[in-house]
Amino acid sequence: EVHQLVTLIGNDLVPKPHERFHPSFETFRGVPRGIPDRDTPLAVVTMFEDLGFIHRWRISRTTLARFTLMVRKGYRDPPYHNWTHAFAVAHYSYLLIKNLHLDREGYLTDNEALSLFVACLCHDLDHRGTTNTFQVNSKSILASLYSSEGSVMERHHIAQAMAILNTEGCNIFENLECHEYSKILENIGHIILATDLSHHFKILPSLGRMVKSFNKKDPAHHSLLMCLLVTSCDLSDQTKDWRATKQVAELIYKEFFSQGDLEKAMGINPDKMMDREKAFIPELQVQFIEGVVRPVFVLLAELFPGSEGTQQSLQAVTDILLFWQKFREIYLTKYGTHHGCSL
Ligand SMILES: Cc1nc2ccc(C(=O)N[C@]34C[C@H]5C[C@H](C[C@H](C5)C3)C4)cc2n2c(-c3ccccc3Cl)nnc12
Ligand SMILES: [Mg+2]
Ligand SMILES: [Zn+2]
Repeated sequence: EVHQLVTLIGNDLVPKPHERFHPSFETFRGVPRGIPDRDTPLAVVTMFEDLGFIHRWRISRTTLARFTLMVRKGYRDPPYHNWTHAFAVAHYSYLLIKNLHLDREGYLTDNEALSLFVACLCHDLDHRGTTNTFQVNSKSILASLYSSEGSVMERHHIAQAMAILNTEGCNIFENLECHEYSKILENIGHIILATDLSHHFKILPSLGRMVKSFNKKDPAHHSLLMCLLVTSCDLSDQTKDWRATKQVAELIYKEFFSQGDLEKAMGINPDKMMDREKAFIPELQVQFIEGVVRPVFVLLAELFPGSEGTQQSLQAVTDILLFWQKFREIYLTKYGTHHGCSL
C-alpha cells in the first residue's frame, strides 16, 4: 500500500482536497467520518500539502506515505478510539490552522502548527478503549510504566508516536534542523498530554485569562493555546450535525459500557457513566456538553471572534445541547424514570 500511496502522491498528483474528497472537506460543517477509510491516508497527505508543510519542512513524500500508513496501523479497533477518530481530530486541526491562519497570524509558530497537526494524528495511538482509571484499577502494564506520572494512556500514545518516528524510513522530521527537531518532539509530547481531560480542567482558569488578552509574544500563551486547540479538536465530533453526533455518542457509550462490563467481571464497581444498567445517556450528555464541550468552544469563539468557523462550531454545539435536553425531557416525561434507557 505504501507503493500505491507513493505513486499517487509521488508525481505531484496530490489533489486539491475539495476536488478529490468533498466540497465540504475544507469547511467546519464537513464530516471527516464520511471519508471512506481507504481514502484517509491520501486525505492526510493532501492536508499536509494544503497546509504547506511538505514544502516548508522538506518532507519526503515517500517518508510521509510510510509515516501515515504506520500511524493508521498503530491504532486498534475499539468502537470509538480508533483511526477514524484520530483522522477526524486531525481534520479539525487542519480546519483551524487553514481557516484561522494560526501560523501566518502569529498565534502559533510554524513549528507549533506542524506539531498540532501531527500530534492530533498520533494522540490516541494504540488506545485499548479503556480509561486511565481502568489502567490503574486493573494494574495494567501501562499503569506499571506510567501511573506514577499520571495520564497513563497519553504517555503511551506519546511513546508509540516516538517509536513510529524512530522507524526506518518513517521519520517525516528527518530534514529539520536540530533545534527545530527537538522543539517539535517537545511540542508533540506536550500537546498529547493535554488531551487528558483532567489536565484540561486543571488549566481551565489559565485558559480563561489567556483568551481575554492573548499575547503572541508569550510562549506560555502559545502553550495554553495549543492545549485549548487540541481539546477542541478531540471534542470536534460535537460540532457536526445531530445525526453524526448521535452516532458518535453511541460509539463512545459502547466503549464505556464494555469497560463497565469488564470492571464488573473483575469485581470493580464501575463508574455510573460506564454502567449500562445505571447510565442515563441523555443526562450524561447534557452534563458533558454543558460542563465540558460548550465552554471549550465558547473560549475558542472568544479568541477568534472574526472567524465564521468558530462561531459555527459554537452554534452547532449549542444546538446539540438543545437536542439532548429535549431528548432527556421526552424520555423523563414518557417513562417517568430513566432505567434501561438505550439510544
Ligand atoms: C461525547 C463525549 N462524552 C464523554 C463523556 C465523558 C467523558 C470523560 O472522559 N469524562 C471524565 C469525567 C471525570 C473527569 C475526567 C476524567 C474522568 C472522570 C472521565 C473526564 C468523555 C467524553 N467524550 C470524549 C472524550 C474526550 C477526551 C478523552 C476521552 C473521551 Cl471519551 N469525547 N467525546 C465525549
Ligand atoms: Mg485520548
Ligand atoms: Zn481522542
